[in-house]
Amino acid sequence: MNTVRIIARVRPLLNGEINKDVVVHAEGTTISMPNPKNENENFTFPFNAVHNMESSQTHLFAEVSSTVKHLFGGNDVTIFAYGATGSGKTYTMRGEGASTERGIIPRLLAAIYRRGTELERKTVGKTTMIATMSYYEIYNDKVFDLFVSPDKRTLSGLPLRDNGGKTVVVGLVEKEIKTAMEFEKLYSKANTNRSTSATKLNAHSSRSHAIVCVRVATTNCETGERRAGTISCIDLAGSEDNRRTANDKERMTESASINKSLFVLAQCVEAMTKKQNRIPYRESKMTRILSLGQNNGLTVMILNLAPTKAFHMDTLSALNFANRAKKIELKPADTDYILPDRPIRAFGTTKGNIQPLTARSLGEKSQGATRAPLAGKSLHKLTSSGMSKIQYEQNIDDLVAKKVEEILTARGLNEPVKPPLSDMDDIISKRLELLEKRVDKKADVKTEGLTYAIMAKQHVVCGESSSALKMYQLALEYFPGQQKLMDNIATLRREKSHINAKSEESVTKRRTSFTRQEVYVSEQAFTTPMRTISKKAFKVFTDNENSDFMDSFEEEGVEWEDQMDEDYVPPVDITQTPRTAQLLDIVNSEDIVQIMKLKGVGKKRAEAMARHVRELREASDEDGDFPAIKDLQELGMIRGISKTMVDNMRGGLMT
Ligand SMILES: Nc1ncnc2c1ncn2[C@@H]1O[C@H](COP(=O)(O)OP(=O)(O)OP(=O)(O)O)[C@@H](O)[C@H]1O
Repeated sequence: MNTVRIIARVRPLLNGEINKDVVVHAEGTTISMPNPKNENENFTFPFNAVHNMESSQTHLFAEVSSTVKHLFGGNDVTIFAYGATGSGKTYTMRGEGASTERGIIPRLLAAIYRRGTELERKTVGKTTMIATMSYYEIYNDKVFDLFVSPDKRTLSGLPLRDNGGKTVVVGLVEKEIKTAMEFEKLYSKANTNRSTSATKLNAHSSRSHAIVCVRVATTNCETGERRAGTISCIDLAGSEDNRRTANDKERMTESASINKSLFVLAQCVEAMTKKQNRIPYRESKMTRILSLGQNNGLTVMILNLAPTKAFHMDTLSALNFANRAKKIELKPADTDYILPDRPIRAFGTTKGNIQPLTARSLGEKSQGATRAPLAGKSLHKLTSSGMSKIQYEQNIDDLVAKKVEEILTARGLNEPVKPPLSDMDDIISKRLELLEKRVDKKADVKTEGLTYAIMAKQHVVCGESSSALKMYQLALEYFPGQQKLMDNIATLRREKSHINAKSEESVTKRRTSFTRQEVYVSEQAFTTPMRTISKKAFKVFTDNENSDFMDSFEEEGVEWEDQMDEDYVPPVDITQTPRTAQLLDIVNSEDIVQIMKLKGVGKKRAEAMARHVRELREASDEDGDFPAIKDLQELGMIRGISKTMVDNMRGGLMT
């Protein structure tokens, strides 16, 4: 039976941390730590391997290097780093500057190229290898391509799709990489696009889950044998207690999203270990992508641990999570792959007073520890700027508790544990599950098709006609023979040949001639789950002449959320460049700090603009985040903002 292989790693002390505060100890293949509430009681957690503070990047890599063989056998590998913020996940996966400090990901890539070259040499050039790479992050539950710089991203992120049981991200850039050196360059450039910020616990905290996927395909031109496997390396964002991180509003939202996805992950692990029929994968993008226990292949989890008292509760929570995760049974993987049973070298330290936990007490502690951040008790008395400590704590507790409640309510997980099912109940429940899946699948298919159509329109709005064409073609697969889709494809094809004759730039200009509202609505339509798209939004976005386009979707069985507002008139067209759109987005954000970053804008002017936007929103009955200021002219009409200032603000932005 395959299980998730878990390797625990304790990071060394950092500047400002002292030996006396160390509470996490590594010995042989176990981690031990005192109970935070009763220091005389010690918890121990056995794992497949344990690396103590002295363990180098080279030694850690030796634990996972053999996965490359598995990959070349045409199998999938998932390696993910889990742990509290500041526990060393990014250091472990990516590493730092010097070559001795390179992490698992660059080392794996070097090993892949070595093996590829070796294979070529051994087969006298008859076997060739092609490696392609994609790299993306999940930030606030949205997927962004890290090969695309933040200013060129689609705000709504990329959609996910189920493909033969695997979750794939639609529209990701995939780059072929010919050498390990080429990989390093691409990888470090893409890393600059990752969302990181300083929090109190980590100066360079990763605020997103980052996923590197490398697909390795080998072909033997003599025998015709082909093999392809994908290795996914995931640096999860760290779980954190906002009361300790003293996060600001933006960090708190990120954090709630990180905590939510990690909470869902914990729920998935719990459901899997209890062998429940329903695993809540779909509750977050990260869990859908990670699909723990669903992939055929190997899964290795690196459990990163910070050694000191300051992380005590987070560490216990991570240990309990890992302790559950190791019980997950995976689908069978390639049998010729054997992982080392022991760590490559013992890095343990000795610490007395170790009492093994009973299964029962561990279960109880696990639950308590996993939910500790939600319990609402402050462990560390920190205040945040602008809010009283109590308010601050209450806010984040409410936010997280609300999210958790939503998940629990949605999935009915907060119901009391049911008694074991009888055989008959079991059959009925399986049939219900099957039925539900079928219904879901049907809805999903339409949803997916419609997503492509909407993405296509969005690409049109952004002037990306080739991508638009591709998306319309994908949509057509879901709605074969759909006249409107076919017309759009024909138009774009004609345009494409036109582009070849004229310059790309002129076409881009022409295609960006859409209203801000259209751009906004297309974003909204795209981010909203398809079954709840408002008819009005869709109508605006597809423009008035296209109502037949909408009707045709209705014929396909798509249901609209609300009644269409026939009187709705979209605002007049304006030509908007990306720079103008960026400026308006900043002003419409009402975020004074961001507005003050605009050229020539001081605090007073920033406040005036934010106030104006707020007042406009209050006066209208539109959604809260509807773009209040729709063009430069409107911006120039705000009191105290001259036309020259508008030009300056706009001119100071990077395109
Ligand atoms: N094994 C190690 N050896 C030396 N330094 C380490 C090690 N692990 C972590 N560090 C250092 O600890 C700090 C925090 O590590 P890192 O940024 O990797 O944490 P993280 O878990 O990725 O945090 P977050 O979730 O906030 O992104 C960094 O300064 C890093 O250099």
